Amino acid sequence: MDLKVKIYVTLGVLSPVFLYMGGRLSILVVIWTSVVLFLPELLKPKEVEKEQKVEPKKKDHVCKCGGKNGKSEAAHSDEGKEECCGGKGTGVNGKECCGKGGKKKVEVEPKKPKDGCCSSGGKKSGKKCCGGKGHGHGKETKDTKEPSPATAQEWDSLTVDFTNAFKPAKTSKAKKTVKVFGKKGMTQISSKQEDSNSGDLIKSAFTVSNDELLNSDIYVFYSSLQGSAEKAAGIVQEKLKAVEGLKNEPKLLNLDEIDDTDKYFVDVPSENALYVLVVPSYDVDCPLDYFIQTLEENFNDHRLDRFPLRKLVGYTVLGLGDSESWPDKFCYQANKVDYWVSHLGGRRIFPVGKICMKYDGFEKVGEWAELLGELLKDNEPILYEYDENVDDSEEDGDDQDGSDEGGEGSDQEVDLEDVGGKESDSKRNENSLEVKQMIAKDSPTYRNLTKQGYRIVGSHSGVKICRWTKNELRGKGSCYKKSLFNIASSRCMELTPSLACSSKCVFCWRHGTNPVSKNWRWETDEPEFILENALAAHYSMIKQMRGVPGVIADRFINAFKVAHCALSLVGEPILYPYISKFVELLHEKDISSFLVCNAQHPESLRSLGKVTQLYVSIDASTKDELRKVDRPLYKDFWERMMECLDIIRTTQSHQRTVFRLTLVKGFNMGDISAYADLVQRGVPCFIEVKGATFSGSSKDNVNALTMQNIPFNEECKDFVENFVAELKRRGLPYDIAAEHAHSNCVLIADTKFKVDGKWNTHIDFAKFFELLRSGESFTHMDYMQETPEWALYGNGGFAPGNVRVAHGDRVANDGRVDAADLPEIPVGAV
Ligand SMILES: Cc1cc2nc3c(=O)[nH]c(=O)nc-3n(C[C@H](O)[C@H](O)[C@H](O)COP(=O)(O)O)c2cc1C
Ligand code: SF4
Repeated sequence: MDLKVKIYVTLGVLSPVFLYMGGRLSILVVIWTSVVLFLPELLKPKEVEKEQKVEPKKKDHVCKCGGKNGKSEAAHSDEGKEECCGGKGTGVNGKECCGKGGKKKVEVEPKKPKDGCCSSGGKKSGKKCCGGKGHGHGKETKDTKEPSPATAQEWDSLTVDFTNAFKPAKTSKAKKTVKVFGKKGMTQISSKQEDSNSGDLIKSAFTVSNDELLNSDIYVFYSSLQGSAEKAAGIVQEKLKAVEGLKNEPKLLNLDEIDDTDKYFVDVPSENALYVLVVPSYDVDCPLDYFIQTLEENFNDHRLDRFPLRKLVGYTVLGLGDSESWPDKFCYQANKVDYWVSHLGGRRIFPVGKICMKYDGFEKVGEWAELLGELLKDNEPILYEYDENVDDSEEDGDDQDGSDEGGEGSDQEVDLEDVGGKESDSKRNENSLEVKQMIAKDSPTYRNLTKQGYRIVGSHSGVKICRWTKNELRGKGSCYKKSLFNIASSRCMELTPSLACSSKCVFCWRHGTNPVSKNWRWETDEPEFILENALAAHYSMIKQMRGVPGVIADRFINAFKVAHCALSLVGEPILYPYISKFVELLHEKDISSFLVCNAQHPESLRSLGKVTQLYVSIDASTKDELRKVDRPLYKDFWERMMECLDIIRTTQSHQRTVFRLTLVKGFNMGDISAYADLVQRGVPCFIEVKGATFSGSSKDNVNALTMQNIPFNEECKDFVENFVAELKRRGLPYDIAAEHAHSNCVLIADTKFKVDGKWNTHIDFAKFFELLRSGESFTHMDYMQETPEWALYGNGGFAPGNVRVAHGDRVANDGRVDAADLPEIPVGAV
């Protein structure tokens, strides 16, 4: 009975007695009654509370988890079923979850940990996880002890932070600082930051140090119907075993026979696991379908960590197929595996290999595995993502016309006298004949250039991967020199041996970061040193591409054999005193040379040795226009240019010469007749006419162009047609030959390159080297090759073997080319 009721009843019964007895006796009676009746009640309340709390236990368990939360079906009473989500909740919020996703909290929930279940529906939560099936793993499953309060708390925290629960225990290794490559370059991120930003990091990439890759536990998985994938996986295993320094022997595993794929693709077998997946493709039902489906399901399973495979050191996929019989579906399942593994957080450390097994398949497998082995030893960072629109939207990769600028009025302008220090210092140095470095390692110029993605070689040379090189590696298009001259963009190295220039062209996008100078006056690196280090730098940048989605393995492998060198990039290559020797060294390595000069250094031009193709930038047709466009340092710039044209017509007439015209509206498109005068003077083999590319504006480049200066495609074509008409009118033998419409670029050629009615603007590179080695003199007429149909004027010039990618709203709808759009050739490209 309730205490209050007892008091009222007692007082009611005793009140007549008090009235009758009165005085002290009644007080004694009250005390005695209180002791006997109420004291036990006053001592009871805790028990009452406890009894009340336990009340819901009568319902036993309110979850309808189908026995999957660790209880048998029989243990669930019907009562409380309405409290259950039917196993469809997320399980992420432990307090709300009933074990298979119940949405409502009930008091009995904390009891689950005693079954060792994570209750979150996850398949793993450390050792105590039941795999979402209601029972713990291994020994833990048999643990029937009541949970201690601490255990319940631990369970709670696991379910609240689902992702963290799956993270491997921190080791000292995890504390290492990692280099992170995002769209905006590289930053150092500590493991602490990595933890807090793990979501961001998944889409980034990080350096896997030499040690880490060689210390990895390599698992070579394969799936095979007819045995070739099995054999190929064995080859891969053997090749990797032979890799010097590899700590653990690679293991071979048949995907079709693995009982529990979750062991490898939800969980990972070890902290340093690295996966190589060798997979064939079948357009008919095959065991691989199930594996791919499992990956996809894991990705879509909200109960699982979204990125379980980020725990891998890395992965790569080797596809086997038959490109002849299944051209459209060649290795399509390898692509799918790659897609899902990367979506599950895997970091691709090597491009997807795709090998047609019809001819010499196993040999190619061996080559692929050897290269993979080489790269395991490599300490180069791995780019996980590459966005061509962001990466170098200002630069557009290609070689510049040798012109450079300091951005007049720019803070960062580095002029002749500024190089290596303040003007006064420099003058002092001049007097004391001290020779300085053009770009010292600790200079702001060095920092600026490296920030822009240049690799500085020695103290005055630089390399940078052109965006066309990257895009051809990914099958997304080749540069216009592929269409016009047969260059392979993915095998092209863009280099300058002189980062300094003697002009400050308005359309150069160096934004004031480079030195300008009339003459060479710096410490000079040997040509051998430059070439060796430039190639090393180029290859290291290529290697970074191995993790980028879509990189084509064949092209990637071939990119390590540079075939062309575009000598320009930025600066004036011909300023370098040993330019001829440098070109010779290139040729010795079967690397063709495309040299651009700015027509300001006649002496160097005259003494220049053989190059594969020699460009002269013609940035304007009149003296006044040239002054405005190039802002040359030399006062006699016009005379210098005229002298250069004479040299092109005479001393250097054996070379394949090209005039490069970059059309800038409002600057240099007016006087077609004056251009014809220049052609008449120089008589080049080719005239390359290209609309300027919009490179964005910059506070540092006071004369940066606007879209108003960028000619429409039709305007360029009109210009070219009028220009050719004028040349013909003068009896000069030129006509329009080829084009790369995408780059707004048209090639006019001397008609001597039209043989039997067919244009021969392409270069036969093998022939060029053969002639060079013969020691005989030869001319541009001796190594030409027929222009393919697709590259001829009117056919667009988009190289086959690439897939054109549209970038929606970034494409100018008026036909003009914006550098922020698809990969584009910059102004003054070779
Ligand atoms: C019925 C059948 C269908 C195939 N479908 C494809 C396909 O769609 N794409 C592809 O690239 N190769 C295809 N192939 C070629 C196989 O992928 C290739 O022969 C591979 O090496 C087989 O590997 P395995 O011997 O390990 O099973 C197919 C082969 C067969 C017999
Ligand atoms: S030729 Fe120029 S644009 Fe083409 S790939 Fe080489 S550097 Fe890039």
